[in-house]
Amino acid sequence: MPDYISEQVEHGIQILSLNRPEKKNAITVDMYQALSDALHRTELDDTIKVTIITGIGPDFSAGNDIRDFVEIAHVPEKMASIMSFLQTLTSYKKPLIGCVEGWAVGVGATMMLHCDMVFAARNAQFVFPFVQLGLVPEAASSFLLPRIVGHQRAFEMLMFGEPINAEMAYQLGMVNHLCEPKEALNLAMNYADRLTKLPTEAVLLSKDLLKCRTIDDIQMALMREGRIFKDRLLSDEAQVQFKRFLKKE
Ligand SMILES: CC(C)(COP(=O)(O)OP(=O)(O)OC[C@H]1O[C@@H](n2cnc3c(N)ncnc32)[C@H](O)[C@@H]1OP(=O)(O)O)[C@@H](O)C(=O)NCCC(=O)NCCSC(=O)/C=C1/CC=CC=CO1
Repeated sequence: MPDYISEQVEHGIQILSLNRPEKKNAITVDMYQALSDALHRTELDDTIKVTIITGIGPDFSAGNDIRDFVEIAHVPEKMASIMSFLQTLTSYKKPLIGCVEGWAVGVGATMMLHCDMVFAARNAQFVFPFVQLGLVPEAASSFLLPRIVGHQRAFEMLMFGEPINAEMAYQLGMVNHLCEPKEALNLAMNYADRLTKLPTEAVLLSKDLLKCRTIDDIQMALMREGRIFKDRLLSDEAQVQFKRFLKKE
């Protein structure tokens, strides 16, 4: 596993950590691949009951690596790796817990919409900056976000890309519980531990029952967004924004 993703397993709990704090845990294609591989292995490992996704350092993730975006636009296989990770996330059978401190931007925020429980520190900020970047929503967020927060709130979040603070995210139902900074992983571990002590098959069947009515819609949204997103990466609107970020204008 590349250094930028670290994996620990403790008492039936897998902790997958984005580990690139010097770049705010921005996610590269290799990191998506490592996450996919880890989740696939866990699906086959009966000793692991719950997965936590978190970030090392003060932030969860600044989303997709913007330098990578410039390259992905010209290399279709790279986009395929991202899509493959998102498919894996969508169809993951075991309980998945998201744990957010600081920034959760782009896919760092939309990944949370796939989690079964989300814990956030009071300093967490969720941002969906797709339109501002000349892009469109991804990770089935065009379907999941309005289901969680309602169409009007989702529209505002997706159009303006303004940070949603932890308290607001909690009130809107995007987060289960809030905690003090640096405490999110402890809180997530506490709930993960409680999940490992529940009857395993009942947990898995219950998650499946909760998800089975929407899985087709989620997959369809993912594919539809993916097709448009790929074209948007090459658009002048997006290229200008990527260059602006990379030049720190
Ligand atoms: C608001 C920020 C998250 C944090 O701001 P700040 O605290 O001032 O920190 P910075 O100085 O900006 O960042 C520190 C270093 O990290 C580098 N960095 C930050 N974000 C990224 C990134 N996304 N890609 C690459 N590098 C990044 C930054 O350049 C600094 O490096 P140096 O110290 O070497 O200069 C702020 O950082 C910010 O706004 N970041 C960009 C957020 C963003 O727009 N992300 C993309 C979201 S879109 C997305 O995720 C979409 C998809 C699409 C489809 C499918 C799946 C995936 O994702």
